[in-house]
Amino acid sequence: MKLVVDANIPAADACFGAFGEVIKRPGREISAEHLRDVDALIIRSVTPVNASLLAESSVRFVGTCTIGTDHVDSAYLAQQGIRFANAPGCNAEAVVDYVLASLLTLAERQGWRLLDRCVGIVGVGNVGSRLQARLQALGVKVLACDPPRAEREGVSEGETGFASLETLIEHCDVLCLHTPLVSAGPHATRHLLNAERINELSPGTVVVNAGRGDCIDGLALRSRLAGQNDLTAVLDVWENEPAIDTALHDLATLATPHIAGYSLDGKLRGSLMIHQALASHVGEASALTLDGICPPPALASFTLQQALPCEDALRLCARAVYDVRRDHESLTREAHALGLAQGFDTCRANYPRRREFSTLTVCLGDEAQPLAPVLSAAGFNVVLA
Ligand SMILES: NC(=O)C1=CN([C@@H]2O[C@H](COP(=O)(O)OP(=O)(O)OC[C@H]3O[C@@H](n4cnc5c(N)ncnc54)[C@H](O)[C@@H]3O)[C@@H](O)[C@H]2O)C=CC1
Ligand SMILES: O=C(O)C(=O)[C@H](O)COP(=O)(O)O
Repeated sequence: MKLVVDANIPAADACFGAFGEVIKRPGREISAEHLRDVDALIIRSVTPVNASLLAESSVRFVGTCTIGTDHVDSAYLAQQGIRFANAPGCNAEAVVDYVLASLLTLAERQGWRLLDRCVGIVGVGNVGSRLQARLQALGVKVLACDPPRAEREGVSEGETGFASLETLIEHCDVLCLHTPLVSAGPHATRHLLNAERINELSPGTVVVNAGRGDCIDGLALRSRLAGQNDLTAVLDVWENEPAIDTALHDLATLATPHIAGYSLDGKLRGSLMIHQALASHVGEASALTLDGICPPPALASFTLQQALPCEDALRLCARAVYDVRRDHESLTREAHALGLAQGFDTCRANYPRRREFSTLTVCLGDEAQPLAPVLSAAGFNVVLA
């Protein structure tokens, strides 16, 4: 078997080498001519897969080591009998870490407490529901909006905690978007946050987008930020990546290059899930496990002796594992050096090894022991020293 694999996929040899010859190519450069005599295509989110890529190819399996599937014409694949797999939930914990790290950083800069905010979550699937669980465990008030889920589960607004987007806009201090990009249909998400809704946001609202860039009308957000300068934007995803809007980039308080899900754990889970799907496609058993491909974390544990205020302790532990300011600064730096589009992809290609909150064990000395519930709610392992 011959496989073309995105060069940005970690553990590609361990996960795909046993199936045959692995040819690595930058994801944005994979083209029809690379696929003529290829059996399997293993990608991430930057390779559009459609008839024009595959019509002349012999590809029978397409796997994307990502949650999102908007880059793949799955109807075309089904019609051609080409097996398709994605990796649901693989990096959901990493995205939640990103959101918590971002909110804790804003809280410190702007002088508020995360624990006092009301957070709206739009899209309560693998990412949104994990975010909801961690925030609620911390005692943060959460409003959740997911009309497709409400419909599937046969519930109406208010009945089980789902609310409308308008309700979230009216009541929330923070609005987090975790929707897939859906272009058509009753629950389309393209420009879900459109000019009208952006204008309805109360001054001071924090908008976080770690779903897909096109779920927000970037021009409308840019004009509210440039005109009134009364919102805070945390943007990980953008319209037209990597050639994103420079003005919007400059106006975002935290601007990162689509790396919310870029924990090593999340990426390796994605590779492993597609390895398993390919093994099942070719009828082979697989013995590969995450432990088999994932190294131990560089910082596995530390001891906290002091009875710090809750949010200071949360920030300290979060930054010991992942400091979102580093990603914001490296995009700014690379953009200066190389231009925004090239800087965007350079940051992604050279992304430093990042682990998830759950890989850190925090040992609490006597005085720090009251922090156990809050640290464990945020996703750290906690032991009493
Ligand atoms: N920035 C990043 O690095 C990452 C971004 N993502 C993006 O986040 C998206 C969500 O990921 P998951 O939660 O794992 O997907 P999921 O499929 O588990 O959940 C998506 C949820 O959004 C809901 N939804 C769909 N249309 C909606 C609408 N119009 N309004 C409100 N809710 C709506 C769905 O019903 C579903 O519950 C992915 O599709 C992907 O595009 C995912 C991982 C990493
Ligand atoms: O899983 C998803 O969906 C994502 O958005 C990925 O984290 C994106 O990863 P890349 O395709 O940008 O490497």
